[in-house]
Amino acid sequence: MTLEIRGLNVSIDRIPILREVTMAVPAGAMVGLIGRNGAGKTTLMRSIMGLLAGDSGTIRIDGEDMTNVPGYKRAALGVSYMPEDRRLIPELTVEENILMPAWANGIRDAAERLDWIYGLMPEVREFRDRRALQLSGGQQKLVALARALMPGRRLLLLDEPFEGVAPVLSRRLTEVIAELRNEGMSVVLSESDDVHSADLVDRSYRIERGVVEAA
Ligand SMILES: Nc1ncnc2c1ncn2[C@@H]1O[C@H](COP(=O)(O)OP(=O)(O)OP(=O)(O)O)[C@@H](O)[C@H]1O
Repeated sequence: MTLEIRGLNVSIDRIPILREVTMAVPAGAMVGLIGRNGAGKTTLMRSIMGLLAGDSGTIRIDGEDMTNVPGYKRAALGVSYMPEDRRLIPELTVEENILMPAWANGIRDAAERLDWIYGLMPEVREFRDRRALQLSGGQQKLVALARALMPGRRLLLLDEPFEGVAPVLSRRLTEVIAELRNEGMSVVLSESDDVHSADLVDRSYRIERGVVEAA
């Protein structure tokens, strides 16, 4: 899946946050989005997901203009977002959390998809019956990634996946994300610096005060 953003301007409460953002994600590519806290990474990902409307500019997915297409329709196309805060439902089990987007989006082959996800992350299968609140922060990140992979078959937006993750688990997370490339998925991955993403990405962009430049 390709993603093409041109001249995107996004404001929140009339304050301009993203300015003339232009970037491209070729099919099957892994693209880094590097910027400090508050630079606009989350705002850009939410805009790509259709959770925030832009003032002007276009967002094309597979060449089709998605600028005014609502978020749930983008999700149905296989676009998915892993928020920085994990937002798991603490009382539900790991497996129930992963299946949430399948229920919400009426995904029919959820069982096969779940198997594929467990194949990618066998450790998640191991703790699938535990409640989310019983997991460590790093394990929760893995589950959040697993959940994003349920609807996200074609384009995956990972918002600071390594943030606050201990070294051992971040190495594991790196392996899993690298695996996604073999699956032909297009991925946008944000980080505050390029410590973890440097070895993963095909290209990267820097974002500073809402302005994006190719790095
Ligand atoms: N709901 C909101 N209301 C007002 N301002 C907001 C809102 N959301 C984001 N902003 C502002 O937009 C700018 C970009 O925020 P954003 O969360 O996109 O940055 P970020 O690069 O993802 O950083 P972080 O890693 O801290 O989340 C910041 O200046 C922030 O204060």
